[in-house]
Amino acid sequence: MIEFRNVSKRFADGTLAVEDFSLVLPSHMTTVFVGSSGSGKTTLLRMVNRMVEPTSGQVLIDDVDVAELDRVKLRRSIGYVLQAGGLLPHRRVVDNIATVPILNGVKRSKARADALLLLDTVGLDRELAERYPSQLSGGQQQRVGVARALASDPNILLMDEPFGAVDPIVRAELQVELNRLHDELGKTTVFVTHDVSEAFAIADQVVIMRQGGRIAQVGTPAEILAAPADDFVATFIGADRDARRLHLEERPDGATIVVDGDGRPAGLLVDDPQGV
Ligand SMILES: Nc1ncnc2c1ncn2[C@@H]1O[C@H](COP(=O)(O)OP(=O)(O)OP(=O)(O)O)[C@@H](O)[C@H]1O
Repeated sequence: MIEFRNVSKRFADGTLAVEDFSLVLPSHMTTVFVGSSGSGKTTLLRMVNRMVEPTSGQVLIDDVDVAELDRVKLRRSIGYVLQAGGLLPHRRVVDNIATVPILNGVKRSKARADALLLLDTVGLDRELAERYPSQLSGGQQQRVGVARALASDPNILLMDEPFGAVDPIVRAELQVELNRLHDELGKTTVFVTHDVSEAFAIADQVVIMRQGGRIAQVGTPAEILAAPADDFVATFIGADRDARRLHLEERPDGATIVVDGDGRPAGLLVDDPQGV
């Protein structure tokens, strides 16, 4: 469980990025922060692994204040996936994935063997192991980024707009894949996105953010869609996709899909992964 307790962040130039933010992110769940640019999503995410230190308040992991933990060990114990993949361009895929385990003291041969297994886990062909990142597609690079984040078997996975740079079709595939991985591995996941339909497709808990790191609404996708807290939320979830209102529809196989105002599916709510 991750807990933000009355957290504020004022940067050195005076910008108040987050103000008195409190929230519990339950273990083994995916919590998605969604909101417009500058609403403090990345700042909050980076407080979990102490890449940003709060000005006041606490961030706790399983009731331990992260401020009391060794920063380097903490960072290596938490998976982190960035928009650009964050891969090291001069290292082969297999070495990118094996880097953190080797830093953590795992033998090189074992770390490389584990890296191949992780390629399987994220649905990539092992033949890609010897390539360099630039020799992969954007979607493949993101999968390697996820494999690398999983390499130290972290309990927590932080994902900052991880699918922002890939085209919509690949992005939808990666969302489905992430749901599968989540069902399989049960990591406590914190995910940042601008995209409401992406948030609804992958979240157990959605946090809609206003400017200044303030919460507009927290709830399951179904709760938020059924009862937006106010006009801001209603506009945000409707206006984000060309004013096409999102709503839920039950499919014949029992799964629930998010559908836009033109009747096009915008995402999937997965209760029963076998049913997908
Ligand atoms: N190092 C910094 N120094 C000063 N201000 C900062 C710094 N980092 C972020 N900010 C400011 O804090 C606010 C929140 O930024 P943050 O990156 O958390 O927002 P975000 O919701 O993740 O935005 P985006 O979706 O554009 O990534 C913004 O006003 C931003 O300009």
